Parts: sequence; structure tokens; C-alpha cells
Amino acid sequence: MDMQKPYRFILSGGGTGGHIFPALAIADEIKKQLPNAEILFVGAEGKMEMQKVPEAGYKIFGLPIAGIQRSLTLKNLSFPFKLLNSLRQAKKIVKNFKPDAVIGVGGYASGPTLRAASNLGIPCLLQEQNSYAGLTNKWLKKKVKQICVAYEGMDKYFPASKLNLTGNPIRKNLLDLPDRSKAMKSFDLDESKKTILVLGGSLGARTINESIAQNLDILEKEDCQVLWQTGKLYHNEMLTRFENADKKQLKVLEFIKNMDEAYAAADIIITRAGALSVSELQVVGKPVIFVPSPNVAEDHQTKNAQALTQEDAALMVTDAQAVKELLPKAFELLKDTEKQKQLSENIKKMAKPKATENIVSIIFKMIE
Ligand SMILES: CC(=O)N[C@H]1[C@@H](OP(=O)(O)OP(=O)(O)OC[C@H]2O[C@@H](n3ccc(=O)[nH]c3=O)[C@H](O)[C@@H]2O)O[C@H](CO)[C@@H](O)[C@@H]1O
Repeated sequence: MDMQKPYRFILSGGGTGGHIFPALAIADEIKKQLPNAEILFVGAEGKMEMQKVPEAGYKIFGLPIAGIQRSLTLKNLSFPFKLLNSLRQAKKIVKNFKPDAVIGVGGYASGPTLRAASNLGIPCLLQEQNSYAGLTNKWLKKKVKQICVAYEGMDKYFPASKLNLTGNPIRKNLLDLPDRSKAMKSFDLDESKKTILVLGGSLGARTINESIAQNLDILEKEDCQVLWQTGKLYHNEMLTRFENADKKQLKVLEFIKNMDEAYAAADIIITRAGALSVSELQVVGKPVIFVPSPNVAEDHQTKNAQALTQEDAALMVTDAQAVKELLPKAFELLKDTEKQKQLSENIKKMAKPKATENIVSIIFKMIE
């Protein structure tokens, strides 16, 4: 490859952080290796990527696509029209931008974009984050040249000849965390206190929020502090419910932009088990308690979490038991440094820190 040539790439997909952040990690790595590359994102109007991608310094175009609901609902009636319209627009974007390759990271927008690109003969690659195949990626599997996955056994869903087991792309700054004291300062936390980081995935998690909100009395008895991401949907409600809580013990945020510092500040982490969170936590290597979301296709978060609990690399509390059991389990872990050490060592063994580089080298080989 001529490293000076201004190659052009489209990255497409989104809907949740679990699709957007891997795309950003891939884009950053392409730019690092090919500083002259031109990169365009294609997302879905009104979705999270329309905000997060420009914040990261990339251009994005929004298609008028919406998802098809897995259940039978009237909302699906408008789906064919939105899809046709999006396919038309995607074709125009691809023809104008003339990418050398197109990368799909799952989520609605990648469907029309990769469809249009592959019809025009442009090489396409899929990155599937989960241990099962998303609807859009299944729809695209015949059209693409390469598929990068993070779990074994994905030949159940995709042609084995196209599969590459690379792991999920992680943002670079998570590979080398800042020091604890700097992280503590940036969240205005007390360096002398044990810290629990509470995450609900990119959108926030009602059950995890309730597990704290309903147990403030037991939290107040513990000598620790909580850095807590509530999620956009629940933030205002949680703030009102915490009006009287100890503001020093609880740092309540809607969304954490500096995840590197959040991970660095944490002694233990409570989190949903979305695929990207899991991949990040393997690299971060801290003790984790998963509360998998029960509201996702094929219960895949439980499978994500079990892949770790089986290796004694994390603890798990089910969504149904979380309000009762989560905080007691967290305090037990916070006091058990031996268990923490064992979990940290085991989770680290599962990390795939080279995922992004490997994916980018597959993209480059594809266009050579
Ligand atoms: C409810 C739902 O549909 N969840 C899916 C979604 O999860 P979700 O979007 O929650 O994605 P993940 O858990 O995979 O990743 C969350 C990402 O958001 C980041 N983050 C999170 C909180 C925060 O305050 N700041 C921040 O930057 C994390 O560091 C991580 O990079 O996509 C995942 C990957 O396809 C799936 O496995 C999940 O099942």
C-alpha cells in the first residue's frame, strides 16, 4: 500500500455506544497509519452517533433509517419506505465519496450503506461485537468480503471463510490508564476512599440505578464512594431522588466522556455486560460485577458475562436479583482483596488489546 495516498473510507453503523465506539477506534487507527486518509461516517438520523462522531472530530451523514422491531408492530409499516429512501441516499453518498473500502459496525445505518457499497463493487468489512449476529450483519454477510468477530463459534452465523477472530476495537486511551490520583481529581473524588464505578452501558440501566436508589441507607453505612453513570433516560429522575443524599459519597453523572479516568478511579466496577464494555474491562483488568441486561436479543449479555464467570474472571448478579443482592455483593468484594486480585488476574488474561490494529490490517489487505 502507498501510505501517502489519500485513501478513502466510510464507516457505518451506530444506535448505541457499543457500535459507535468500535467504529471510532477503527477510524483513529486508520488515521494513525494513513494520516492522509479521508474518513466519512454514515449513521442514522436522531441516533447517538450523530452527536458522538462529530465530538470525536469526524464528519457524519445521517440516513433516515429506523430499525425493524423484532415484535409485530405498526411501526414496521413505515420500515420499507425508510429503507428504500436510505438505500437511495446511501448509494448517492457512496458514489460521491468513492471510498476504497466500507466498514460496517452493526446498527441500522450500516445496512443500506454496505448494501449500496457492495453493489457498486467496493470491498466491505463487517465488525460484529457480540457473541451472536445482529440482524443487519446477518443481512449483509453475503455481500461483504471480511468479517471480524470477538467470540469463537461465529461460523454459526457467518461463512467461516470470511471470519477473523480479532476481538473488539477499544479506544486507545483505555489501553494505558492515567494514574489514580489524577483520575480522582478530575471527578472531584476523595483519594483516600475506596471507589465503586457504576455503569449502565451507553444508555444507562434502570435496574442498576434502582439497585442504588433503593438502598441508599445501606450505602451510607459503608466507608466508600460511588462514581455513577445513570444514563440519559434516567438522569433527571435519579437526581431528584438523590437530593438529600451525601453528595460527597455519590458522584452522579449522566454519561462519562473520560472513561479512561473512570476506570482508573475504580477499585471495583458494577456494569451491564454489553460486548464493548466486556472487551474494555478485559483490557482494564479490574474486579467486575456484571448485571446483564435481560432486554437484549437472545439474552446475549448473559452469555457475554458467563464467558467470564466461567473463567472466574468476574462476578454476576441477575437483573431480577440486583435490587436485593447487588450492593451487598459489591461491599463484600470491596473488602476481599484476595478475591479482587484473583478476578483481576483472570479477566486480564482474556484481553485482546491488538484488536484494532488487526482489524485495520485486514481492511488494508482487502483493498490492496
Ligand atoms: C441495551 C443494548 O442494546 N445494549 C447493547 C449495546 O450496548 P451498549 O451501547 O451499552 O454497549 P457496550 O456495553 O458494548 O459499550 C458501551 C460503550 O459506551 C461507553 N460508555 C459507557 C458509559 C458512559 O458513561 N460512557 C461511555 O463512554 C463504554 O466505555 C463502552 O465503550 O451494544 C452492545 C454491542 O453491540 C451490545 O452487546 C449490548 O447488548
